[in-house]
Amino acid sequence: MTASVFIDGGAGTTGLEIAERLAGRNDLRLIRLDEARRKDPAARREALNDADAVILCLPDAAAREAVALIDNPRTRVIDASTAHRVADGWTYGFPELEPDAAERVAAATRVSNPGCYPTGFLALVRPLVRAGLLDPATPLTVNATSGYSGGGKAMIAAFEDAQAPDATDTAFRLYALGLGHKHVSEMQRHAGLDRPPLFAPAVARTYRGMIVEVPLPDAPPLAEIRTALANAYAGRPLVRVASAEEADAMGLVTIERLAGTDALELFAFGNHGAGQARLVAVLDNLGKGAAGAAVQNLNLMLGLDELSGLKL
Ligand SMILES: NC(=O)C1=CN([C@@H]2O[C@H](COP(=O)(O)OP(=O)(O)OC[C@H]3O[C@@H](n4cnc5c(N)ncnc54)[C@H](OP(=O)(O)O)[C@@H]3O)[C@@H](O)[C@H]2O)C=CC1
Ligand SMILES: CC(=O)N[C@@H](CCC(=O)OP(=O)(O)O)C(=O)O
Repeated sequence: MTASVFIDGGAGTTGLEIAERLAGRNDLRLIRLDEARRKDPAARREALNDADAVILCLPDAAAREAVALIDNPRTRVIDASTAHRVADGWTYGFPELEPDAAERVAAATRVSNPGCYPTGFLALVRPLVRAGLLDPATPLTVNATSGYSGGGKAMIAAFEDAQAPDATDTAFRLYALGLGHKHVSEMQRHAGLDRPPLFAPAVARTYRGMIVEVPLPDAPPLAEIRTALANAYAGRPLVRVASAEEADAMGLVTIERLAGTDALELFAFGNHGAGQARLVAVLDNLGKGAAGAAVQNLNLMLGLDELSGLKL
């Protein structure tokens, strides 16, 4: 039987990216609302309850409202917003993060898609905590840069439209200077850390792409970090861990490296013997950071090929 899927918020940045990945698939049928009805609660209620699976690509408050509109036990939900990432009763939708995570996603009815920055941070840090290489009490810093599509339609307009209310011509800017970014609790919880990491995000004048860096001034041996990461993601095609030879030979990492893909690349850089390391994750904020992850979770939940529609 062909499963029906409704994307609530389908006219937004993430929603359109998901629809693009689902286009042409004959194992799924998309339920669509026209422009006049896409924000109408009655029309949304009907679509949310008709669908076998819904993907919420909405601001947090609207995502909570959408969940409340579902009044049948059958519809399965993937929420791309921040609303449910540390909420009881929700499964964290990062199939590669723990050995049993893909099975848990496949069995869940409520799945919360990870944030784009947490995807990079957790992919680097969680295997090291699990392997005992990183003490959960270690104070960590996360330096990260996103393409401006990470801020959705409003930020895209700010960077592309000189007439937009908050138009900017900057090349690069820091934000979340009060250290209260909404992704911090998610990073701490799913990495298994005793204290919140210090998160220092930035936006660059490029549409899509992301670099997440965790510097370790007092690091375990580089070889042990690389082995722990390689072991954690063995057999997981969307997450690639650079070999020692590849990482040691690299002189630059660019934000565009994985733009337009749904993959995630992990590097441990450092100076052998210095006792320091730079852990680096590269992804597309709209790929493995949002739409790619949502489609991967959808595939798992519907028992379909996990990689269907995804761009490696
Ligand atoms: N952009 C990214 O890289 C990432 C985004 N996310 C998350 O995904 C979610 C969507 O983000 P993004 O696509 O960037 O945001 P956008 O602002 O681009 O899109 C949001 C869409 O939701 C629509 N919307 C708002 N309120 C309602 C409502 N009550 N009913 C129906 N539709 C509504 C908006 O309508 P209108 O078009 O009229 O404004 C818009 O089309 C957010 O929670 C975001 O945090 C997660 C990871 C990465
Ligand atoms: C560049 C930019 O502004 N990015 C957004 C995060 C985008 C994202 O990942 O949204 P979620 O919170 O749903 O994960 C921000 O920092 O708020």
